[in-house]
Amino acid sequence: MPPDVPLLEVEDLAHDYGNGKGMRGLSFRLWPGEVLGVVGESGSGKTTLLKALGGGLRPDRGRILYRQADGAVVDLLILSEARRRHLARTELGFVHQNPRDGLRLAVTAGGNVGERLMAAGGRHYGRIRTAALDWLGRVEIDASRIDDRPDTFSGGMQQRLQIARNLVSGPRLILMDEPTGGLDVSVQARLLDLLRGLVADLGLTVVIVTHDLGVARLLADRLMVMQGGRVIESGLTDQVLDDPREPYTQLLVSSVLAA
Ligand SMILES: Nc1ncnc2c1ncn2[C@@H]1O[C@H](COP(=O)(O)OP(=O)(O)OP(=O)(O)O)[C@@H](O)[C@H]1O
Repeated sequence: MPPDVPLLEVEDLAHDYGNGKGMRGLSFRLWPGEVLGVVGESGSGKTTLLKALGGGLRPDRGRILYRQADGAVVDLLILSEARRRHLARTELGFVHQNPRDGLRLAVTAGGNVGERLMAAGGRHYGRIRTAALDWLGRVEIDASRIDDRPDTFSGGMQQRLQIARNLVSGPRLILMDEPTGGLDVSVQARLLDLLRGLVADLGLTVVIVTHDLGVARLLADRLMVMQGGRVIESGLTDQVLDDPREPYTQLLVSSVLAA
């Protein structure tokens, strides 16, 4: 049974880039421990939604109600910039498709992970390094690489490091933008396996944008299907993928099956 209060409640979110494109009428709830997949073809508005949730875009209208760790519910869209940044540091995670957008390439792997803990208030060097080592292990990066810079890592390793950097501080909400995109198929499979384990072990609450229905099937409890900036279908993942109601979703599913 889900807890009675959602972690996130999005109401009638809309944004127009000035060319009639963007997103509109988006409303949904996200419960603690739930993974929500957002799927749809390129240009359907997935990234626009994720940017609005992550603070990278201020939408024209709507509300994003977020229940903070202290229980208070705040509208992220009217929060002061300072409070929003504090929340982003302490409670939110954002995994970018390109790990280079989420890592500091001039800082060591251990530094990338430790920095996030310091930003969340950690001060004890020994404990921070121990936590960084622990997290490198969890994302299958050898401890001997702790003092190496991520630009010496493969794409898959960089992505695993970005995940460690995000999860080390125990964020309450994690936003992921095509986390397995841009990687070789075998590397994708390993990363997906790792993500699935972390989601299950830690009970993470995630909004994941992907155009890969295989990723959605494996990770998401619920799916929202977007087309032309709107949600056209939503429901439990198996329900949506095995018995799609909308012709567009049927096409999306059958094009994957045919591929
Ligand atoms: N900065 C912008 N200025 C103008 N139009 C934009 C801008 N960013 C996105 N759009 C348009 O808004 C619509 C939604 O884009 P969005 O990037 O959210 O889609 P998406 O589903 O994430 O696509 P993709 O899978 O390719 O990332 C698209 O038609 C896109 O061309």
